[in-house]
Amino acid sequence: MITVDHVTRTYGTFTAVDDVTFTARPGRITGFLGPNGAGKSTTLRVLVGLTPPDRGAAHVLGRRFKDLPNPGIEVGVLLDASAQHAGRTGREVLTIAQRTMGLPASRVSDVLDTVGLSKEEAGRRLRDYSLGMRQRLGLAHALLGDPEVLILDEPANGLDPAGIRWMRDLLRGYADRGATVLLSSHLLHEIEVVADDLVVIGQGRVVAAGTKADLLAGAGTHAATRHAVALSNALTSAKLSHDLVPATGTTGDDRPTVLHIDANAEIVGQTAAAAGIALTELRSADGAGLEEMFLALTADTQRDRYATPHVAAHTTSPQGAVA
Ligand SMILES: Nc1ncnc2c1ncn2[C@@H]1O[C@H](COP(=O)(O)OP(=O)(O)OP(=O)(O)O)[C@@H](O)[C@H]1O
Repeated sequence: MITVDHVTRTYGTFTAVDDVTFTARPGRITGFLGPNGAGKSTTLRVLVGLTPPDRGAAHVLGRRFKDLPNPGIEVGVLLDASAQHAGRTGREVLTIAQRTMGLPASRVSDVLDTVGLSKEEAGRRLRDYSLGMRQRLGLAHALLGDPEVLILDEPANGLDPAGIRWMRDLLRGYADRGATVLLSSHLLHEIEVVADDLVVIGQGRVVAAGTKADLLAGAGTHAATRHAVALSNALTSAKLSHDLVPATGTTGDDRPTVLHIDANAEIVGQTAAAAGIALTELRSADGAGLEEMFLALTADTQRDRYATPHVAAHTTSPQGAVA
C-alpha cells in the first residue's frame, strides 16, 4: 500500500506538487499520468524520501520510506535508469545492491534472467549499454529484493515492443501476487492496457483518480459512415451529442467519417437504423478513451495545444461541420 497525503513541494515561488493525495492499493497496478512537468517525478521522489515535502506526507507500507529498516527488500524503485556509475558492469551494480541488502548471491543471476540480460551483457560496462538495456538493469535492481511494492518512473522508456509486452506481463504477475505497483508513464496505451487504477496529474494537482473502469465509463461510441451529415442530423434529432473524431475522413474523402457519440452502441445503432443510414463500423470508444480523457483533463496544462474539429451537433449546422 502506498499513501500520498496532501503532499506539497515548492521550489522558490513555484509549486511543483500541490496538495497531492492518492492511494495505490495492493494487488493492483496504479498508473500515474500527466503531461511533461506535471509533477510526477517530484511526487515519486517525495515518496522514496529523495525530496522532502513542504507539507503533507507519503507512506509506503504504512511508514515513511526513510523509516523502512531495509527498504530494498520491501520497495523496488526505478526512478532514473541512467543514475548508475558508467564504469561499472551491470553485474557489479546488482552485486553491490545484493550485498547491501543481505541477499543470497544467486539473486543477481535470477533477476538478470528475469529481465532478459545475458551473461555477456551483464559483463559490459554501463557506458556501453543501450537505453533499453539500462532500463532492464534498472528493473532488475528494483526486483532484486522481491519487494511487495514497486515504484517505477517511466519503466517502458526505451524498451522495444517485445520488451514492453514482457514488462506488462511482469508487472501484472507482481500485482496478481498481491504487490502494490505504482508506475508513471506518458505511454497512454501502455497505461490503458496494464493499469487497474489511474491518477492523473496536471500542473502539480490531481485532476482525476479512480479505477480505470470508472474513469473510462461512458467513453461513448464511435460510429463510421459514408453518410456523416445524415447521421449527424439523425443524432441531433435524437438529442445525442456527438463530435467528429479528429484526423478521420471528412466529406470528399473516400474514407468513412468517424463520429464520437455520447451514447452506448445500441442506441447509436438503433438511431442509424431508424434513419436508414448504413454504418461501416460501430464500437465502444474505450480504445480512444484514455487519450481523450487525458487531453481533456489536462487541456489547461498542456504546452502543445491540439486542434479538435467539432461537429457539435446541437450547436453547429451538421452540414457545415462535416463538410
Ligand atoms: N530541483 C528543482 N528545482 C526547480 N524546479 C524543479 C526541480 N525539480 C522539479 N522542478 C520543476 O517541477 C516541475 C515538475 O517536475 P517533474 O520532474 O516532477 O515533472 P514530471 O511530471 O515528472 O515531468 P516529465 O514527464 O517531463 O518527466 C517542473 O516544472 C520542474 O521544472
